[in-house]
Amino acid sequence: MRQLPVIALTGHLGAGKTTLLNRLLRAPGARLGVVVNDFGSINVDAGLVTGQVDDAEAISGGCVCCLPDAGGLDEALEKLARPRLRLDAVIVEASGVADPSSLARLIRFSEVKGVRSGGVVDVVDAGEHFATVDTGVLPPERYAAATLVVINKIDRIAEADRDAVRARITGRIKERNPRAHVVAAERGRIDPALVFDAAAEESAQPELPFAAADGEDHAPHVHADGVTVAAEAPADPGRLVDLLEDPPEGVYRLKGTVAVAAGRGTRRFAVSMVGRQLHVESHPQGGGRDGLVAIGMHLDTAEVGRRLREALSPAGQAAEGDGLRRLTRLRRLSE
Ligand SMILES: Nc1nc2c(ncn2[C@@H]2O[C@H](COP(=O)(O)OP(=O)(O)OP(=O)(O)O)[C@@H](O)[C@H]2O)c(=O)[nH]1
Repeated sequence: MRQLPVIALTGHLGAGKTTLLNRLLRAPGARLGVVVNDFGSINVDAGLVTGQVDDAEAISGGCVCCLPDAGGLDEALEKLARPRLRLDAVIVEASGVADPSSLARLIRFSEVKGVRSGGVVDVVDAGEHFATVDTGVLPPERYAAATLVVINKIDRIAEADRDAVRARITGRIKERNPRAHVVAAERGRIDPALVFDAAAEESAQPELPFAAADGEDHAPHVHADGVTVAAEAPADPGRLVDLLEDPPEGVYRLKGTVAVAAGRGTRRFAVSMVGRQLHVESHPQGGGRDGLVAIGMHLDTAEVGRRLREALSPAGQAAEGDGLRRLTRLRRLSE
């Protein structure tokens, strides 16, 4: 069964979490579940919220919402993980005062079957960053949990200073968390491909008139780069692990299914990496082509392609035993 990614959306009061959430909900064809602490206090665009999870039968696309009581996150995830909802992802919007690490832990160690952590997206206000982090209002430790940090409200910085401010904030984040992926944005305009896969086919029309009625500007975001490499034959598990343990520079997400040589036969695995969170599971044989997709901003696509091809190169005569042991160890760590 496909594991449903659960993404934590965190950020200080007013940084732009809800603005970003509304952007993601508008991604064509996306079927998102949203969990909010306190429905009354957030301002998800009314037109985007199609219903509470209990009347989800009526939902043909878009978003279903859920409100956990205090501490009821697992209960909410239990509801949203129901296969009949066919969700692409669940986003948990934390209140502005929530500690990102605690929320990340709640998701990571959730007992709910069929869900996995899909990363922590932390929204930072470009204009307020130094006034909050440097004055102790926000502890810089908060960055430790983030997989993707969005430096939002970049429009509030004079154009001439933007690059410098962005570099300073990025430096501060990386001091705490060298592997965090950092993007700058205005009004939460990031490429949804960084956050989740929408199941919609290219030609599918959104089933809800999301973009049509809201009257907002729809200036395009900067697109993320994606590099796809198909597997031609069972791969060497050791080379796959080498890639997973040391992904190419700038790659934020990496996913796919790969058959690897195992003794005289093959075994198939699904891999999914977000930031430094890695998830490896056994995958049934047959159905669909194997390969890997890497996603990130401003990727060196030639180099990323080379690394993916190297990881997928057909297994030779070399002993695969050690590689397979390393891969199954990663799978066990994901359980
Ligand atoms: N100038 C500017 N304003 C923004 C941007 N993003 C959001 N805002 C505004 O900032 C305010 C706060 O945005 P929200 O999305 O509600 O922030 P939040 O983090 O959800 O806020 P809380 O739920 O109160 O923690 C709103 O008035 C937004 O319109 C941006 O990129 N630039």
